[in-house]
Amino acid sequence: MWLTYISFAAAATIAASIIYNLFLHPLAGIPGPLLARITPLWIFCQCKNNRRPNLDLQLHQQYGSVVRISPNEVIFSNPAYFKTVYGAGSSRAWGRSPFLTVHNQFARDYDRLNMLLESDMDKLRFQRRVFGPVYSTANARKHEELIDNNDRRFAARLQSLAGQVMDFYVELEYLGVDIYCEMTFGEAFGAVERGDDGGQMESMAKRWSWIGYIGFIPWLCALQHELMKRNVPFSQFRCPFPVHAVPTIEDTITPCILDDLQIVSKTKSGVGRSWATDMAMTNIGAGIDTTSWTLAAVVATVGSNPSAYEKLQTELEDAVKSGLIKKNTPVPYDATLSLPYLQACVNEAMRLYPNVAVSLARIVPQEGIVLDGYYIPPKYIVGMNSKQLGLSEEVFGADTSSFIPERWLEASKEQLGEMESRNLGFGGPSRKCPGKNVAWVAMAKILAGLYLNFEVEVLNKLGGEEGPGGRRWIELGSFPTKWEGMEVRVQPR
Ligand code: HEM
Repeated sequence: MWLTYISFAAAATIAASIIYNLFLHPLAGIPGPLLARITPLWIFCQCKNNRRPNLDLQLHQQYGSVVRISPNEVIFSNPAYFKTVYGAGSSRAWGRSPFLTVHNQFARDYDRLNMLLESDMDKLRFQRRVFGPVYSTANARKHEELIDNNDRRFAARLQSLAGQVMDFYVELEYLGVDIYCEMTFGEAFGAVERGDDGGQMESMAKRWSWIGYIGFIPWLCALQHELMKRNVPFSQFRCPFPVHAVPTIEDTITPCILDDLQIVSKTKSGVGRSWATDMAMTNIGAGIDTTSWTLAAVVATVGSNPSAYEKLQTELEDAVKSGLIKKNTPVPYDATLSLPYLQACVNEAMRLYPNVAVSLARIVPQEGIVLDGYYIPPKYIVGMNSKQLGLSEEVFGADTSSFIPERWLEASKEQLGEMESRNLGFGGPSRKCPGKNVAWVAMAKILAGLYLNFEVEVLNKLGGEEGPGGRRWIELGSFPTKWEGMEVRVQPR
């Protein structure tokens, strides 16, 4: 009998929630897939099945510029609202959605730091201010030698694999692991030399994938965190470089970013006890995937555009002739600043293939917002997908679905300013990625060395047939995007 009452009550609650979400909810008038308007389980399942990378683009094509992807969340595609939601100074009003902040297990512990997930804006601003200089271009250049070591190891590995078909994304992940490990802790992990990262990237991918869907149901995530505290193994994530192995300033042999972070900790008042090591772990968690992917995006786009490939090589050959750079020698970062076509290729690849190709979701502040005629009240979630923004002709000019590095070189000063400021590749101005400079220094050096010393041939097409190595190149992901099966062959030049 009780079971019947309970079943009836449950059915009535579900029916009432469906009716409310479809007809009475403040976002009821916004188009979107039927199930998405009823329950967050729809977007949860899309992401759980790794379908996020192109989902938002398809939804905008089908439903228009404002789409309801979950009962309380919409995505928008009109860049006119970019400055309001992401502009400099908007971070205090437009908080990050619980999709990310719910993962912050350190939220109530001042001594711990997780900048990516932080929702306390005063703490975030202080963290960013004190550690900002460590992540400046000048400081990254101070550690250039650590990138050079990896450039040499990578070149040696490519020499040894010359003529063979490689899953190049995997090779770039090994490289990412070593670069960030050496820059952060002063010692490479050894993934490039071994051709094996001991499953670290796979485990990190699982963790990111989990974050990318569980965050849509924050209470479920909070419950998981509670249970994980009691050692219930809900995710298979293993910290790639266990914190107990993090060296202290006294025992690091090579000066590295951890030393810089420790110096800040010891010299600035107000810095939490574990901030330096927590920030060092952020280099690993937030830097490897994103940088490896962006390197792969450049190789993919340049490799499928013969004219861009030729121009890039001509630029590098001219730089050799003028004495700016030397073959088989790591390219100094300063020299990459005189390689405008290379820099344009990175910008253009990031426009078409940003790694974080999801809506960067924000909570609507007190005043609400009107998006293309739809009023979104306070506390609901809105966001824009950087891949969608990259297609905006208003911001990036004509033919945005094609890879045209020249758009970054031929734009007027004013247009270039717009392209750089209305851009989500490294996040919006209000919460810009602090690792951008470090990542850029590493990427520019690695790419210059790669195209200077090797012919790089991309052998299959994303979403197309199997390559000669028998792999299909597919794209998947729920938060950072991943590629599998990108086949490349290199030959020394
Ligand atoms: C090519 C490499 C990278 C890409 C494409 C990238 C991309 C991004 C993006 C899109 C965001 C904005 C997320 C949002 O607003 O919701 C972001 C934020 C962030 N990134 Fe990166 N990132 C890269 C490298 C790094 C590195 C090396 C670090 C190491 C410190 C890092 C740490 C962070 C942190 C802590 C945030 C949060 C900042 C805040 O909320 O104030 N990233 N990144």
